[in-house]
Amino acid sequence: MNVDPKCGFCGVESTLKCAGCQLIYYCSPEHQKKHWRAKHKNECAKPYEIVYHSKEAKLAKNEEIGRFFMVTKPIPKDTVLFSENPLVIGPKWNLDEYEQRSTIVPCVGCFADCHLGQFRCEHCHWPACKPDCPGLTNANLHGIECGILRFGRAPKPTDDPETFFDYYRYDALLVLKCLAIQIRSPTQFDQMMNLESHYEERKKTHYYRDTDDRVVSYLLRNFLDPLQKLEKKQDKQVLKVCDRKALHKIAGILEVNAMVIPLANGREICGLYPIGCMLEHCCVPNSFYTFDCSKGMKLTFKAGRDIQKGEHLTTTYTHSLWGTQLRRQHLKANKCFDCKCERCADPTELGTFLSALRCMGLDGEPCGGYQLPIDPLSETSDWKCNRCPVQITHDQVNFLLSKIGEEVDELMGRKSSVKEFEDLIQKLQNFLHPNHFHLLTLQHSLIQMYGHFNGYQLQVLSDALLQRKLSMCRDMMRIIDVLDPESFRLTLYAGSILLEQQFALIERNRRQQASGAGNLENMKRDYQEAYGCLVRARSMLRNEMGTKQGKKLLEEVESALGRISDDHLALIGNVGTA
Ligand SMILES: C[S@@+](CC[C@H](N)C(=O)[O-])C[C@H]1O[C@@H](n2cnc3c(N)ncnc32)[C@H](O)[C@@H]1O
Repeated sequence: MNVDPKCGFCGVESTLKCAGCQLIYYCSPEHQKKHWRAKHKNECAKPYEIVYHSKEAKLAKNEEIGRFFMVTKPIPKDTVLFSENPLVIGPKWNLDEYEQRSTIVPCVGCFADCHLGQFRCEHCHWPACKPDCPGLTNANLHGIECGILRFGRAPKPTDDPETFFDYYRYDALLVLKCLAIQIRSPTQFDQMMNLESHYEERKKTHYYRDTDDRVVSYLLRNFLDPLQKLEKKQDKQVLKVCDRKALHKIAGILEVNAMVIPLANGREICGLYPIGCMLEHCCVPNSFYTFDCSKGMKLTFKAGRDIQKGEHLTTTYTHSLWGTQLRRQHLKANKCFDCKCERCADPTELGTFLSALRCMGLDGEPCGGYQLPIDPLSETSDWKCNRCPVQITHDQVNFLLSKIGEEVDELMGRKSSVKEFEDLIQKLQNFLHPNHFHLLTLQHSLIQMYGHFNGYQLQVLSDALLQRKLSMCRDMMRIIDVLDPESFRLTLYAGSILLEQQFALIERNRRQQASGAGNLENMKRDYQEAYGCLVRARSMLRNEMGTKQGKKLLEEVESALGRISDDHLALIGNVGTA
């Protein structure tokens, strides 16, 4: 895109940009102010607009998409699209069974870890990190729901811990907070209730039945029925909307729209962002977001690449490194739509072969080709080889993948040895394309074991294993470069690969130097590559959301950069300084 880097007011070369449209440059804040008053306030418009497909249009055209953002003028990469504060934040609402029975829970005031049965809010008796946590009295945090939670009969600290798990259902808290928004602001409540819930579709699923028991009935029985009884007695109404259907609708709204916010303490919470949730899903999105935990969980969306007029703004609702079948199933089950994006529609997933299976050939003699879905947009498509005439059924593919998935999960779910990882990778390579996502999962663990595990420390790793570590890192980065080129979805994943790639390169060079057999050109190339890995990892991690793992990884990357000594920098010559 051609943007003139000259001050919009006086015409001199400038570097400051208008934060709104990111299109006009300024030499100084004074000239920006003057230009704003004289001209720019009328032309500085958002480079996108919301488009709404009405319910009727949706039905007529069988369109699932609803509202979305259409780009109205070219947007350069890294442009801030918008920032917004959450309508509501709270503990993750879709907890698994293990999380439902954890004795370490988030403080209702500030989400810090606390122990069930230790400190409590003095009014509602829900767990807190300390009795005077400031969040307990903050109207935007615990203040929202505390008045309603007081209607419950909390267990005593000395009661059987089992009663704690049943009473303190953290997965119901966010639904209650959403319901309570109507007390603070009926307008915001209407805005929230206007978000997509897929209520009718959800009603037919087990999610609805599970929510009915675990969240809706629980909230009514413990807090809302007693509140309504009192309301009747006193002829007052605090909650105008408080029925079973509204609670289910809110649960649907959270499932479809809530965003997961990673906190610096390692915990994840959820938030509802009315503008942010309007972005459409795509498996190779053009935008990315970060949260600022120091500023009330403010969300900022940025353009991940140059975006052209006519494109939709997109983000990803699912996992970038899952295969198409898995991503589409996840989106269908949780967000009630069939993704038909460019990646989903391509059997090779943009040439990565992330879901491809090895073809076993005609008489059990592998032909060297790969099995790919005939129609990746059909849930029941059969698969065919890209080299020979062999086809396999959808059921056969599912059977194989579920068995492999179980084996991978079992290995990943316990403390497994390097040998066990190596063996499973070797076994699965007989069935899967080398880039298959199940193999990537195992290899991502293995590259972190080679060089760090007992008996496999970098200095004692055989040359062959060192080379294997390096090859796996490079192969994985090649896939990430296609599926998430700026690594804004896979930041930690890619950051850790780049760090390991650099370890392998530096160690290889150390060995070559020590043996005196190294070729200077090759060594120079290795250092350049290692240095490039670290610089890239540092820049992506600086954009990360400040999570515990992100911070730790960034520290490791910075210290590795520090270790690339002056000698090394001299060797790599023209790369420049950090
Ligand atoms: C977070 S909301 C996005 C806002 C929504 N379009 C609306 O009008 O409220 C997610 C929902 O939007 C629709 N959606 C988003 N991306 C889509 C896509 N790529 N294809 C079809 N529907 C999509 C689905 O109904 C999905 O459940």
